[in-house]
Amino acid sequence: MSVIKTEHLTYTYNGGSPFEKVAVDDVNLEIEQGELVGIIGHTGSGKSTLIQHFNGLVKPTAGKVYIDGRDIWENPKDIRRIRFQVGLVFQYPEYQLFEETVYKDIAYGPTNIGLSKEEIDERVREAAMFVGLRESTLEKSPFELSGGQKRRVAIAGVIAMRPEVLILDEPTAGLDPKGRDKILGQIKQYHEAQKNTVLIVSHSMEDVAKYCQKALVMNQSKVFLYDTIENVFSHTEELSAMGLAVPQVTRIFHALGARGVEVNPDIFTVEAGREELLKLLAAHHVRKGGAARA
Ligand SMILES: Nc1ncnc2c1ncn2[C@@H]1O[C@H](COP(=O)(O)OP(=O)(O)OP(=O)(O)O)[C@@H](O)[C@H]1O
Repeated sequence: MSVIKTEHLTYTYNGGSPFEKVAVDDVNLEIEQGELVGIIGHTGSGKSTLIQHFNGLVKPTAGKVYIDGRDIWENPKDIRRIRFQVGLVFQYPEYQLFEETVYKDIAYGPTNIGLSKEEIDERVREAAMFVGLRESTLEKSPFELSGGQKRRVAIAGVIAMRPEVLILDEPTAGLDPKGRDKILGQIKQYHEAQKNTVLIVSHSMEDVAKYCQKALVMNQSKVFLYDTIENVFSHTEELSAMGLAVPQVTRIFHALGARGVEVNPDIFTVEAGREELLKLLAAHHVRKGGAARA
């Protein structure tokens, strides 16, 4: 059974006014439990509005959202439960840190739902571990930390609620490449350890290719594609037309294929590209060696 399902999901901002804007338009989607999905699309394509429906933060103008098969708006009293089940990390979540210590910030949610001290402690340490924060960081003030560390504290605060689905809205925005890789690497490890569903909104096709199993492409408020990375990136031209360039390495391998070089054109990461080139060189070497012996 799919963990997230939508039927004709539609959301309109400022309906009935001159500023009316359909931000999510008739979206029908099924996301299976345990997937790691990258959500991509140019600015204003509806990514943030879409994901805010998955934990009931936004109520559809029309259509349905199901979590674990249940229509989340059937009984509005259930919405509180849905917010725990589906954890949402906003853009720049570090602006919401406010406690004196990192420990207290991560403990904020678990404390609010009335868990025991021991349970809170276990969750704080587990969440800190998932985002790669050292024990010694827990007693620091969040304001002493680097931008990347602060962001990881904020993400840990959501992980500490042990959500069944974790959704992150551009978790790497504004970070340098090192900070970006660290965060995405930790999220991937968390996903592998917990085997739960993780959705990451991203502007980077490279990052989605490197870290995710599937990609959901939004275009003009609609889902253009939801498929494996391989299948999504095979639509190179359509993606380029909507301003979404497939990773450079993929373009190089497609161009090599088009020039008759026998390579796998479905290469999405630099690491896979390196492997493929080494294979090509080895094959070339064997052919040359064979020819010399003959
Ligand atoms: N509060 C709002 N009031 C009116 N229109 C809004 C509001 N929030 C978003 N929109 C509009 O809805 C559309 C979708 O916005 P949304 O933020 O969901 O897109 P996005 O793909 O997440 O964009 P970005 O990549 O810039 O975060 C855009 O045209 C946006 O201008």
